[in-house]
Amino acid sequence: MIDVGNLDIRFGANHAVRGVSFRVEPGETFGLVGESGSGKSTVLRAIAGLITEWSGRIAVDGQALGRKRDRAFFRTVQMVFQDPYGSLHPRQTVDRILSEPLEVHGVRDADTRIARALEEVALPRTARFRYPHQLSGGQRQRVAIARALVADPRVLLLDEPTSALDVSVQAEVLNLLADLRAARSLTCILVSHNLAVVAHLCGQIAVMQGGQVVERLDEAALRAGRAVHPHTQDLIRLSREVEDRAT
Ligand SMILES: Nc1ncnc2c1ncn2[C@@H]1O[C@H](COP(=O)(O)OP(=O)(O)OP(=O)(O)O)[C@@H](O)[C@H]1O
Repeated sequence: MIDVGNLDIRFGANHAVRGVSFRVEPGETFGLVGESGSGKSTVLRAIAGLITEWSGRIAVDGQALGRKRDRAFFRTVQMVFQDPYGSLHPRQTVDRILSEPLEVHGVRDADTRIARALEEVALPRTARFRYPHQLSGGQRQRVAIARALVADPRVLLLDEPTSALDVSVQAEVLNLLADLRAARSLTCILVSHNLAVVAHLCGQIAVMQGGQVVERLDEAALRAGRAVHPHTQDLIRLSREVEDRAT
């Protein structure tokens, strides 16, 4: 469903992504992990069409993509960002926020679709006429997820979707994403520095460092700590320390 080949991205002298390649099969969730600055978000943003200066291959559903994306692309591929507060318009009600993608893509039955999307992300009906600041952080991220899903995409790109949330609601939102992905047969890429989050959602994982993929492993290997590369071992040790501190 997603095919990235030899992706290369530079920001001036900063060679942020160096020859990254991976494939994601339909219905799978692929994880990109790595330390801060390793290039994971940049890969995701290039796939989403938010970065236009890149070289290599990006194909979705067998179609090679250019630098500019057309409207049909955004019907197929949607993104959820880390900070729901920053990604939702503060002066728009949830109803307006969810109406917009439907208008852009000329989708009918907006009323029914918005009600269904809110139900899918388990928001109360009353949330529809609220503004983002009237909702909790977890509820705002549910609105961002509903907005991404309202026009029925097939691919969901998730950039640290739970990192900005209170620890107490992170698991809820992760479980919601796991349920939605199964119910809608979505193909996903998840970027996170949190290995526990990645192991929870992803079958295949690529570990990035310095703009390159340094190791690939599956979820079972990650859980068992069967990593070869020192950077992956560091990430595993760090995430265990964080977990130990939390318990
Ligand atoms: N728009 C941009 N302009 C210039 N440099 C950028 C831009 N976006 C990212 N970079 C640089 O590219 C490199 C990779 O950044 P990126 O955000 O992809 O890393 P990351 O692994 O996602 O880290 P984090 O988890 O902190 O977001 C960094 O050196 C960063 O400073």
